[in-house]
Amino acid sequence: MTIPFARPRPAFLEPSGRQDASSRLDLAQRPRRNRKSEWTRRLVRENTLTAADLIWPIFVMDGSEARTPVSSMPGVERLTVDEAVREAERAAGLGIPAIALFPYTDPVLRSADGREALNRDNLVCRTLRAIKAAVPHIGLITDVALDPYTSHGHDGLLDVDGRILNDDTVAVLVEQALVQADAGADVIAPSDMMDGRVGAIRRALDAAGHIDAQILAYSAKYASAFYGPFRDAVGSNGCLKGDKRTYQMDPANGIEALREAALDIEEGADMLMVKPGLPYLDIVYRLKETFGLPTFAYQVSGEYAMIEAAARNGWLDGEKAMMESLMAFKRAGADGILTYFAPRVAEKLAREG
Ligand SMILES: NCc1[nH]cc(CCC(=O)O)c1CC(=O)O
Ligand SMILES: [Mg+2]
Repeated sequence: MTIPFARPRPAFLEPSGRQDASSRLDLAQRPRRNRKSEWTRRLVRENTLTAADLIWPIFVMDGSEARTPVSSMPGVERLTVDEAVREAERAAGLGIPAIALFPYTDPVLRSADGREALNRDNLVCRTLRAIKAAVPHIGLITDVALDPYTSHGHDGLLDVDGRILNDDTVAVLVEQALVQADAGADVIAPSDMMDGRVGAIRRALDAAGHIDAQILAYSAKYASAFYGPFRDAVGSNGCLKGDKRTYQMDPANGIEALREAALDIEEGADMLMVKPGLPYLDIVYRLKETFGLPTFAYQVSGEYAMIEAAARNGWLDGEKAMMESLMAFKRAGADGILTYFAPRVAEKLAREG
C-alpha cells in the first residue's frame, strides 16, 4: 500500500548519512542556509549589544568601605559612597556610558513628606559629587520620586485619606530635581508618574540655568509586581502601604502608554523609559516606532531576580539567559537597557570582543 505524500526512504536511513535525492523538498528558499555556521550567523545578525547600550543602576547607602548584599537580588550589593566611586571607575573602564543612582535611606530619615529628598547633602547628592570628582566622564542619572524618602513608601505626598496629591507632589519633585542637578546629575529621571511633572521640571531646570540637564521620562511605568526586590534594596518594602495603581499604569493598557509618552515629549522629555522591560517589549516597540526618541527599557529587579534564581538553581544557563534577554530589548528597538547585569555583560563583551 502506498501512503500519499509519504517518502519511500527517510533520509536518516541512508547509510552514507547523505540525503536521498528522492526525499529532497523542492524549496527555493531555505532560511537555514544563512545560519549554517558561526561566520554567516554573525554576518546576517540584525542587532548587536555593546557596552554602550548599558545603564547600570546601583544602590547606595551610608557609611564607608562597606557593601551589603541585597538578599532578593543575588549578586547585587548596596554600596557606600566610596565603594560606589570604585564601581563607577570600573564601569567607565568597561565602557558603560552611565550609572543610575538609587539610595537606601536610613528609616530615621524617612518622613511623611519625604523631605530628605531635598537635603542638598543627602546620600544621592554626596554620591553625585564624589563620582563627578573621581570619574567625570561617566553619565550620572538620578531618580526623581519620593519613595526612598517617605515613611509610607509612596512616590508622592498623601492627603489625610491616603490619596496622592498630584500637584503638591510635582512642586516637591521640582525641588528634588533641582537639588540633584545642582549636585551634578547629568540626567534627571522622573519615575514617579505624576501628571505634569516633566514640564514643571523642565521649566525649573531651565530657569536655574540647567539648560543641558537631560530629562529621561519614565513615561510608561507600570504598577508591577516585578519591583519587589528593588523595594527590598531601597528599604521601602516594609513601609509601603497599599499599592501604586493610582499613578503607575495598568498592565492591561498599551495605547495609554502612547498618550503618556506624547505628553512627556510635549512637556520636554529628551528620552523615554519603559518599565518593567521584558514583559513590556510591545510598549518599547510602539514608543520607538511612534516617536523615534531615544527609548530605554528598565530590566527591573524582579526580572533580574528571576533569571538569577533560576540560574543559581541550575534550571537555566544564567549567562545565556542574560544575553538573550538583553538582545531582546535591542530587537524591540530599545536604544539601551537599564540592567543590574550591566558590569557582568560589559565584562563578557570585553572578554569576547
Ligand atoms: N520610584 C520608584 C522606583 N524607581 C525604580 C523602581 C523599581 C526598579 C526595579 O524594580 O529594579 C521603583 C519601584 C517602585 O515604583 O516601587
Ligand atoms: Mg505621565
